Amino acid sequence: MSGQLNLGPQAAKMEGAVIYLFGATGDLAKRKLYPALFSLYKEGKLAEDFAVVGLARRPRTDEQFRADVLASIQEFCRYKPDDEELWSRFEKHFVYMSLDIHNLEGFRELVALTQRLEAQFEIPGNRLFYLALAPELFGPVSFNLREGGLLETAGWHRLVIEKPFGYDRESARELNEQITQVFREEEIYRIDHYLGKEMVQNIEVIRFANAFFEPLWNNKHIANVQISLAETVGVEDRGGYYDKSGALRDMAQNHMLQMLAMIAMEPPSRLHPEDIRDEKVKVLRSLRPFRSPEEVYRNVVRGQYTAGTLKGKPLKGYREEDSVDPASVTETYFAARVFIDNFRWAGVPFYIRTGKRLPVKTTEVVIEFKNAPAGVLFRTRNELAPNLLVIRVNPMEGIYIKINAKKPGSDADIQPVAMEFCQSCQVGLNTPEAYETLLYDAIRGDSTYFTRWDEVDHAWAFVDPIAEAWRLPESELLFYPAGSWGPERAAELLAEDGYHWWPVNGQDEDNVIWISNTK
Ligand SMILES: NC(=O)C1=CN([C@@H]2O[C@H](COP(=O)(O)OP(=O)(O)OC[C@H]3O[C@@H](n4cnc5c(N)ncnc54)[C@H](OP(=O)(O)O)[C@@H]3O)[C@@H](O)[C@H]2O)C=CC1
Ligand SMILES: O=C1O[C@H](COP(=O)(O)O)[C@@H](O)[C@H](O)[C@H]1O
Repeated sequence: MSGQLNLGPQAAKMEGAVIYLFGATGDLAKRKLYPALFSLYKEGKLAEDFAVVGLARRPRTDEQFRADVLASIQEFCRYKPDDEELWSRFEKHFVYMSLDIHNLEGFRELVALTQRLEAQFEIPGNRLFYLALAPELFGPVSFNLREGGLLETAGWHRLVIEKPFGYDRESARELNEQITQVFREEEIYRIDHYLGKEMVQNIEVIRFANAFFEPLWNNKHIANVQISLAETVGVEDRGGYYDKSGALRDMAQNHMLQMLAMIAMEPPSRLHPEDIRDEKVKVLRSLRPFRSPEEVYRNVVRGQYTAGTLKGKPLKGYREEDSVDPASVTETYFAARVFIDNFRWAGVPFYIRTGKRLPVKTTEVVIEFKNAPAGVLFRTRNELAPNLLVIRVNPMEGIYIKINAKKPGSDADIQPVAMEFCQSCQVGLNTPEAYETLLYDAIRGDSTYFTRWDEVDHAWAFVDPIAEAWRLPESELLFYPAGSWGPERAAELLAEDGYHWWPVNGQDEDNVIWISNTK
């Protein structure tokens, strides 16, 4: 069943496996991975033939570990563990082993534990290694998995790794070189959790299952594309990591470019993982590179938040955040004008932006269509707004299209009308979490929504010149107050081309009539 679009219940059931969770005491495991496993179990997607081995250095008994897992599910899972019988069946699958990943002997002990679990839960030798660890540990873990004998098994083995995949192209290549000494590319599942989001996966369906979008999906009909990943949060307790990363590496190199690739790719000939990923990598390869620092300064905006207010609450500036250098020049805001040099997209600007401490939490894609010809028919008497297709990814999920229609009762006055399918209003905010979908896919061996090495490599090739230009003394860091929409320069980028950022988060101009399953 590998390679099918994840369309829900008809998807394949997974084979039993031992899931090794390296970083079992960490933040990601607690907030995302245990809740994802419980949701899969509750929905019957995980049967009884699985075991989870939590691995980290600090000591824990199995009982303590299960209590930690329960606490995490109570706090973060969309299902509550209130069915005692279900919970007691579920928790039996969890065991903990204290292991420093540099200790090879510990990996040999893990083989013995694995054999016991495989016999107990009738697991046919399949092994999934999930590395919720700092990236510098990916190589050493891979080597010790091999040296310790964990890969000598009759079933499959897969490696799931977290971002960031490297700091630049060179370090990403070194990292890849290390893990591919042990695992084949098809055994490596590189997580980009945006690809697990319901509406990001829906982009393919919207584009390729509707006859009226695809014929318009090109530079003849589309004026520009806008991708916004806005966050209200600051760096929270991740200042140490973020200050070395910044918005470019944390969000743009991965999530933003992946979304852009999904919007821009050619229709794959089949819905197989490699066909889809082949098309995405062609887009990444066609991104017009910034060839000089001046090109970067003309097309890219680099911002950092200062103290401000959000919903009346005072907020500190980035440089005052915990574990952040008080003189930091790390960007918390990134915007760019990007071109894809292929026949379909020649001349169409893609405007992408992301930032922390913006006024709303939202991820949206706006496709702005070219306007009706000027000077004829209705444009002689009316200001016609361009048609829009808006894909709302997160946290509200849905799509809407904006068209022009006659104002009822008038001669030919025209008003914009937005027609919305609000998916969240239909099914609530209870769609599967991205991690749930991706864990399920990894266990089933469906790599469609994981990033292949060549995608990562090309994304770094695009990002590296930006980071290099920003290291030069003439590079300007712009400041914006927390709670604002970022530096003014981001609006100018679009204004230079005669466009503006469309309002996101369902906020819109007053004159728009909404037809929606909410409003
Ligand atoms: N947290 C998040 O929201 C996100 C995280 N990520 C990525 O996921 C990965 C994990 O992040 P996160 O959970 O936040 O990190 P944490 O710092 O919270 O957790 C790190 C984990 O690694 C374990 N660990 C550290 N060193 C060793 C070692 N030598 N041997 C064995 N275990 C070790 C720690 O346990 P112990 O100290 O007990 O050994 C802990 O369980 C990172 O790559 C991060 O970039 C990606 C996206 C989002
Ligand atoms: O990968 C990351 O994503 C989150 C935003 O994810 P979302 O699903 O909440 O939109 C971001 O806050 C974090 O800095 C970054 O590492």
